[in-house]
Amino acid sequence: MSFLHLEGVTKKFGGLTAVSNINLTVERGQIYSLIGPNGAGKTTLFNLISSVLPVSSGSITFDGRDITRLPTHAMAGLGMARTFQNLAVFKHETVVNNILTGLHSQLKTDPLSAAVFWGRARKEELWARERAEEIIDFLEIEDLRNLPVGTLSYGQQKRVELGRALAVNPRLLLLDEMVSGMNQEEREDIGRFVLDLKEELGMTVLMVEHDMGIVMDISDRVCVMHHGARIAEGTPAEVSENPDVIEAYLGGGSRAA
Ligand SMILES: Nc1ncnc2c1ncn2[C@@H]1O[C@H](COP(=O)(O)OP(=O)(O)OP(=O)(O)O)[C@@H](O)[C@H]1O
Repeated sequence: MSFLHLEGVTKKFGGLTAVSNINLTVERGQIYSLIGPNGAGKTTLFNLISSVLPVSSGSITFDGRDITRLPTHAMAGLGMARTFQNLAVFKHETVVNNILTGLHSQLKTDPLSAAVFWGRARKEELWARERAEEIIDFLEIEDLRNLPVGTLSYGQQKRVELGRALAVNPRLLLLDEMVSGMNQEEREDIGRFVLDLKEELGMTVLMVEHDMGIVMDISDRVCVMHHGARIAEGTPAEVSENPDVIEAYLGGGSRAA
């Protein structure tokens, strides 16, 4: 059974079809990239998968469950987390507090019962702090843990955002243009972390990415979109040699190299 499967997924905004009849299958443990020129429909497709937007038609299944019409807040409970094109961090809070906030959605004890069953609340808090430290170690941001996120470089802030997404211990991680705005070293670091997520933690990663170096280096499979439609799918080597893909990029004036 496929881990994530999209069947005929379509999204219309009035007269514009932003995503047109997309079929896509991501297997467990894969790094899967969605690429395509600007305006191809990649972010819209991401928003459909994570229920930020409702589909116009088609279906989405995740780990055997139909998630087509589930509300956004149900996604973390199912084991899905995502990052956004714009930074989703609390700039005045420290690194550790940002990651702890991501973790609190997983805790069972609400503030009222925490007052009554303080033993359980305390155990949960200790667990959350331990988990936050594991994530901080994994992302190699130990030195930054007590700094307000707003004082960090853009690349470091993106790493914290990734930490917040990892806090819910996702089985499927959606990364939306993680490396845009980063320098080469920061890009390579993120590429390495994503590969480690797959290889060390067995996580499945679906990413929208314009950086072809990263896409080609770490993806197991790539889906290419153009004008809302899927024009190619395959290994990085297969899609990069596909004449329709070459034409879409050369004719489309994309950001991709
Ligand atoms: N909320 C919306 N209302 C109307 N049109 C929208 C909306 N969101 C996206 N679109 C349109 O849908 C099309 C696909 O946009 P989308 O942002 O999904 O493309 P993309 O491939 O992610 O582009 P980019 O690489 O530039 O981020 C575009 O023509 C865009 O203008």
